Amino acid sequence: MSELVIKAHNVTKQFGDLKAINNISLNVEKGNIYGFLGPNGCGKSTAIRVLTGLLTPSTGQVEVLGLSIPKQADALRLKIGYMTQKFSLYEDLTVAENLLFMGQIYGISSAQLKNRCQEQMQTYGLDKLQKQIVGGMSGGQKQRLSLACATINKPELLFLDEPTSAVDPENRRNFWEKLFDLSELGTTILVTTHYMDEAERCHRLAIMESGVIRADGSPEELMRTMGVNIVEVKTTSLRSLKSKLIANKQVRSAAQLGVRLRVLVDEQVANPIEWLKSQFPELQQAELTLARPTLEDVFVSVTGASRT
Ligand SMILES: Nc1ncnc2c1ncn2[C@@H]1O[C@H](COP(=O)(O)OP(=O)(O)OP(=O)(O)O)[C@@H](O)[C@H]1O
Repeated sequence: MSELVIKAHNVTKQFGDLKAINNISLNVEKGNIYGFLGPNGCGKSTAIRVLTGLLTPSTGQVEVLGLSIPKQADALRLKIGYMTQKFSLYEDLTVAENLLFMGQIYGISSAQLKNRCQEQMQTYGLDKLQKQIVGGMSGGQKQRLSLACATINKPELLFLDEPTSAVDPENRRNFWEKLFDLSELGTTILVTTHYMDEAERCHRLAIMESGVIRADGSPEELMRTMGVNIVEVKTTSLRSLKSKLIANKQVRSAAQLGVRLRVLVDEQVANPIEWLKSQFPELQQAELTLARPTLEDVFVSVTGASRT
């Protein structure tokens, strides 16, 4: 197995009675982009804060870049980058000043820092904006600057907490191109998201719900092993049909997509199309086709989203 950059074993973080993360274990390989996928409040940010040593776990063991966390958190801080959910930029400073400031925090010498800032502005398309006050910049520009700040110290490991929630799809695509560049250079990245398309870009991901990791693997593995077949049903009266379908134990979920229902049927059912027609007579004349799985199907089949 390749080198593990993050090893977490049976980690729980409790706030009062709430287990924000509950007995989670994960291994992240060097150079991988590892995703935490899950809805608001499922514990993604708490997991990041524990892994970076900002929060002390209630129980469990954490080792990051060979350091025992939280004991060696101070040493870890110099080796990682962390882009928080709300861009932590200084809005009344310019682009160049933000980068300089971050570089100084990381202790980069002034002889090197000027060059490093220029390099980062070039890499992230900010060179024409270096004198621009951050407060007046667009969401996409702030996001690029946040990434430039988070990587000013050439971190071995980069934590990104919902980095693209404030930007449009084009900026999101460009942002991911930068992440793949970093990954190719050997940077390990842990990224949280609630977007399926973003999760699909990760080498490996953990699907989280209510503080628990419900499934983990590469997107392909997760889709291959989710234990359901997918049938798309095109017919009328989809709302009432959906209620009937999800009352059946073999149907894991039925989600409406325009004029179709996407039905996840337990893989124990040998011929799902024939089975659906036999169980639900109103489907005799309907159009039923087998469909390829998506990550969203995996998500609904492993979480409580399947019964809504
Ligand atoms: N410092 C804290 N004190 C008490 N409860 C907390 C604290 N931090 C987080 N929580 C709770 O823990 C749970 C998980 O929160 P967390 O922020 O980790 O989720 P998340 O998946 O990152 O969600 P979001 O995307 O909304 O940030 C939530 O119920 C939250 O209210």
